[in-house]
Amino acid sequence: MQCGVVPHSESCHHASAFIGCSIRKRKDRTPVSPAVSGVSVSEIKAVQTPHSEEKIVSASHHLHGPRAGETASLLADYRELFKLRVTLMVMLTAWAGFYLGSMRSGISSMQPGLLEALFGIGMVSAGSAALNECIERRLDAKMIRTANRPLASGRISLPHGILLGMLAVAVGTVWLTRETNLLTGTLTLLTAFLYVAVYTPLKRVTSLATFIGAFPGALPPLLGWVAARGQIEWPAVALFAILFVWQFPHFMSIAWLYREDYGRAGIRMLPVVQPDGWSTVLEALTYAILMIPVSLLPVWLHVAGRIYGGVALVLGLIYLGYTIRFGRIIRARTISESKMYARDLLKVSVIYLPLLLTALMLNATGK
Ligand code: HEM
Ligand SMILES: CC(C)=CCC/C(C)=C/CC/C(C)=C/COP(=O)(O)OP(=O)(O)O
Repeated sequence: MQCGVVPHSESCHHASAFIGCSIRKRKDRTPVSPAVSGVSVSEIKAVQTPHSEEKIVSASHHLHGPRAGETASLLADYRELFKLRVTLMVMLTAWAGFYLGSMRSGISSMQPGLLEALFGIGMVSAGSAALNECIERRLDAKMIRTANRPLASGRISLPHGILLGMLAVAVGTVWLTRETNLLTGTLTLLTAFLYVAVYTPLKRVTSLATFIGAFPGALPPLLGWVAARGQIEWPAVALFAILFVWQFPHFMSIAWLYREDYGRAGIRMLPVVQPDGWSTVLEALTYAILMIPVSLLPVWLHVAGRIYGGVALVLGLIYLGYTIRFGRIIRARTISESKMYARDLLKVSVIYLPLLLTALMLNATGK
């Protein structure tokens, strides 16, 4: 049987390996076991009907040829390597900072400076994500959620990952320094350093790592502001505070959802070291309550108007409501019930933030 352009081997014997196998054929032949690929045995059986692989291979050859398949898989791997969705969210938060900063300067944020800042911050964020995946490739291979990442499953080699990661961080930093200002370049590099060199190794040591990780996580909107204004000012600190506080319900829901995974990999998330769930709920609740006054800081600083204040209040109450509901994980009768509460909070967290920032930008006063 053929897989891609070369003869099929045992490394391509199941569905998920099949998707990326043509790349691995060129680079290395590390076998991908079901445990490592993150696909359950039942899922594999479900897709392995007789001759299903031949049908898919020949269909793909007819439609696009082997090269198109390889390029598509490589692009999919880069999307995972650079954590595209998180990087896009980082860019959105940086845009909010840049937008408010430009308004304070009395200029439109729709200027080449915006694209220059977002390109640089996005590059450094993507590069940091790749370096994080290089460092954590062995841990990622032990977790179902991350086992199919390109480095964890061997589709992208370590030198390849390190090279791309370093290059993206370097290009992004130099670009920001040249096109925006030295302070933005320096702070963005510091953000990458905190994420890659401080938070990432600490995950195996202490559950406090998430508190440390919240600092680089909260810096992008401040970076956007500094790119527009050249200095750190109070509204930028308020944006930092909003992002900082937002992260706790966000990642407490994730930590609960994937606690078996984290435990398997030896990552000391709160639900791993204190499995009863009380401390996880308490931490998420504390920050969800704090989220309401903190999200109103832009009104207090006269950066946004009352409409934003009303929207922030409603959104904050919804976020708090879902976090209170998340508290039911302690008494949930089944694992799937408790995971449902966590999954719902995770979804709400990633909807809440763009909505809040959009409201802030739409009702900005320019002061
Ligand atoms: C210490 C802080 C943070 C931790 C530990 C964390 C962890 C995670 C994890 C593990 C996921 C994957 C969930 C899944 O696969 O179901 C996730 C999803 C996500 N995170 Fe975070 N995160 C943090 C901060 C942030 C920040 C600062 C942003 C952006 C501003 C962000 C944006 C997102 C988005 C958009 C998703 C959903 C998209 C996806 O699953 O790829 N996170 N987060
Ligand atoms: C400009 C710049 C450098 C921005 C980067 C800021 C940023 C997105 C920080 C991430 C915050 C964070 C701790 C995420 C969890 O990652 P994780 O590695 O624990 O997630 P994983 O388990 O999915 O790998």
